[in-house]
Amino acid sequence: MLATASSTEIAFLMVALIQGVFAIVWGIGAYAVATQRNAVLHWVAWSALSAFTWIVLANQFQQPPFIAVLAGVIAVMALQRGIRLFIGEKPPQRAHLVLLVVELLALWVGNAPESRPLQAALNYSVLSSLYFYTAWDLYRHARDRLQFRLPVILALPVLFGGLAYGSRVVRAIVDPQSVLTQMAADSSLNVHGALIFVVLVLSLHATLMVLVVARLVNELRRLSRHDGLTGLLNRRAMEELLDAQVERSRRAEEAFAVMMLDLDHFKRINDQHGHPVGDLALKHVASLLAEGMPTSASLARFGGEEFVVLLRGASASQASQVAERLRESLASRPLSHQGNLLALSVSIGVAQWRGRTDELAQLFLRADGALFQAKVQGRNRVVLSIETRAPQPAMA
Ligand SMILES: Nc1nc2c(ncn2[C@@H]2O[C@H](COP(=O)(O)OP(=O)(O)OP(=O)(O)O)[C@@H](O)[C@H]2O)c(=O)[nH]1
Repeated sequence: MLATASSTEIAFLMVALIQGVFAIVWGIGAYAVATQRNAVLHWVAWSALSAFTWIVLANQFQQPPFIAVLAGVIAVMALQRGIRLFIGEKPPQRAHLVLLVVELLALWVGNAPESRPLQAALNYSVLSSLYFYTAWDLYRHARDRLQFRLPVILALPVLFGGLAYGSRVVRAIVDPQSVLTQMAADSSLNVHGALIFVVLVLSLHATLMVLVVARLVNELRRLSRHDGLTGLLNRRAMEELLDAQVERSRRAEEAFAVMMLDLDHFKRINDQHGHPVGDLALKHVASLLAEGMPTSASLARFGGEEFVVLLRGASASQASQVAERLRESLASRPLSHQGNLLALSVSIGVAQWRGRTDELAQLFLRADGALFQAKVQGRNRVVLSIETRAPQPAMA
């Protein structure tokens, strides 16, 4: 059959084959990756509908049937809906409805020779609008959520699709005769169009894969920086923040302080009520601490029942005030469990960065020493490191 096929038929069937293969690939992906299944199923629909369109067009490009043209448009809508769902946004229902109406108008205009250029112009306008709109979605996502240095990169293939169809709209308007003759024939316009589409769909699938990989990388990064029980930053993330803060403070002489918080007699909660209740208490404490945290501060679960707070720009007395507020908040809001109120309290050691010559390890030793003093003095209290209170080198 292929031996007798025209160049246009072969080119169109090639696009259909690629889209068919990717429909299967995304179908397998949808079942392999349980999350985002709905979004990925939209990409299956896009690939499958697009494959269907190109198979029908390969056989009837002289008089493209209504159903194939419509399927082509719905395919691109499915692509955009899938992308929107994947990035956690609502699909653009109203815009799609408007574009569908324009597409139906194109079909109503009909493909008789005198109306074919107008129909083509309307059809290509719908397709190019969909591609431009999707490019904008991808650009925003790359810029705001993925924080790509060059966000336009992610949108390039779709932008290219918008431009390719946009140029066809212009052509249908300024040179309707060529549309009429070339689209209906085994022409270079059709073959080039199909080849461009091969590049377009391959780069579109690559774009979708970048989206999937970027999400997995972000998720892994998030998991590696957060504590599984409380959702707070973990020790590693806090150490990174502190290292960066020391660098900034050495460079810009920015003040900062750290707080070490340790729950009092936490072992008793575990012993008396069981480990699961101990876990609930840790979550309760984490949410109270997070609630009372100034916006410029970072909070981490450092290990076990110990938490660390980095207070940027805070003086020793400001840090002590924040610590006192947190202590009070915890002491006054016990954990409610099965009708019982479990009292919780925390001891807090505070130490301030003493300027350029200070070391993080020393700062931690001071905060730990202050925490130890808080425990020794009877718990449920805040102690400011003695060295912090001693005369300090000048600080901005
Ligand atoms: N439920 C639960 N308990 C934990 C977790 N991590 C550490 N612990 C418990 O925290 C308790 C800490 O006990 P200790 O270090 O003796 O301290 P404490 O009882 O709080 O006494 P002080 O710190 O001296 O006031 C131990 O019983 C640990 O098993 C956790 O993730 N979940």
